[in-house]
Amino acid sequence: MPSEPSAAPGPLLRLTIAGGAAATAVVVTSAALEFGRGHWEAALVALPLLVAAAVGAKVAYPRLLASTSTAVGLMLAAIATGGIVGWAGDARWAVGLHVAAAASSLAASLVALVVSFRGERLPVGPLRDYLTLTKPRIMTLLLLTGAAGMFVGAGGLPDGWDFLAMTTGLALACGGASALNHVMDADIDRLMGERTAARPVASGRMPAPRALEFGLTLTALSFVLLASTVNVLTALLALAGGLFYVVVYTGYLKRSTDLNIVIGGAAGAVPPLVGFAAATGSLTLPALWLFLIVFLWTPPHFWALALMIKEHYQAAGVPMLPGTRGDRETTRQILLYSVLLVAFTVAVGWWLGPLYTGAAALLGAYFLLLAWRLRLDASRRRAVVLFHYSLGYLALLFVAAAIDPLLV
Ligand code: HEM
Ligand SMILES: CC(C)=CCC/C(C)=C/CC/C(C)=C/COP(=O)(O)OP(=O)(O)O
Repeated sequence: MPSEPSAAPGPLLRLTIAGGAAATAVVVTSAALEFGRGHWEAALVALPLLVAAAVGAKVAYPRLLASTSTAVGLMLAAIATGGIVGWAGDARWAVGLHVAAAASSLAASLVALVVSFRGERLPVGPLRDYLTLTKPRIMTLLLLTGAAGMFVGAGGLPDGWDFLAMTTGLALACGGASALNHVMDADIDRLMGERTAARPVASGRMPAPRALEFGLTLTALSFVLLASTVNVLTALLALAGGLFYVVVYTGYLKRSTDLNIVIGGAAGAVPPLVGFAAATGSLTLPALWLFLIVFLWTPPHFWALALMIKEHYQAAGVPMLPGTRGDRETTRQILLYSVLLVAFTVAVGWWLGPLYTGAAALLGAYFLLLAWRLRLDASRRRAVVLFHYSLGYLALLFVAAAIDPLLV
């Protein structure tokens, strides 16, 4: 992370620390009054904000590391001793430890807030670049699959407020993860041609710490919003999807194996689980089917594109199938995954309904035709057609799954 040791955190990280300190103050004052529901909810708000600040400090602002990590450690201690309070039947010693931990966490977070105002200010960067960091076009399809997951979970129209909260929380999680991906991939994005070299961090327009703070803040806000207004399972799933994309796919798989997108594709398949859990508070078979549909769809979706920009990945030393195994093998694998995808989507029609099954068969037949044509002739034109069709295919298939319970 190219950060000057003397640089000050940006306004977003400062706000995150201030939010964490404010929520910790609520934890402490509500403890002084009574141990009610608001007390635990405030802790659920404080913890993700403090963790985001500590991660930001670890990566970019060493000066903030001691205070933020102390605040996190003490908040965890307060949560653990809170459990002991319940177990020990409100014994005075346990209550004392619990309150002391929460109050010390508040003190540490206030110290962090003061320290966050010290140092040289880096530029903030244009607003449009922040939007670019969230990969908005990809996010649209991720949100659509999440929304469909919620309709399937609800067996029809979900509650309007829950739907709004779920889509906002999921958008924050996807946008935050994508921003962190921009930070971690800046070195290779610079080498991969126009599509990626002009990105805010890769091009040098935006200082990496600004994008890091943005990604961490969105991720923490997503957890806070989903946990406090939807349910904790939904918040954990969105967090897990984002972490998998950032830590496992971006941080490790992408640069180390040509199975990167097969395994990493699991991250992009999490949104339907988020939507389903938001509607039901649990995960059952239909949620797993939706997850697996996106999982099987990802390889043909991405490899069709990778065939067109193979040289870009090779220039950056990123092992993608067309570069490591050649175009012939890639088209073979695309066809193989397409057959699996279409067979699977039709097979799960038993759970997802007749309208959905009809759509899966019709849309799938054309998917297979395009994959077969690409197999016969691995031309750029045929790869472009399959790539674009893959986007419309997934969108329509998930719309069909969402409206099936409404119409049939
Ligand atoms: C590991 C999994 C995936 C990889 C490696 C991947 C890769 C890519 C790449 C490199 C692009 C071109 C983006 C650009 O123009 O800059 C793209 C486009 C796109 N992807 Fe994926 N993708 C994956 C999974 C997904 C998932 C799960 C979704 C949504 C459900 C998705 C939705 C889209 C959309 C909507 C576009 C078109 C964006 C545009 O028009 O610019 N992708 N994908
Ligand atoms: C629930 C939740 C938050 C899940 C995370 C979902 C998520 C952000 C998936 C992203 C999939 C994607 C854009 C891959 C692009 O790969 P790449 O980054 O290699 O593409 P690039 O070459 O364009 O950088």
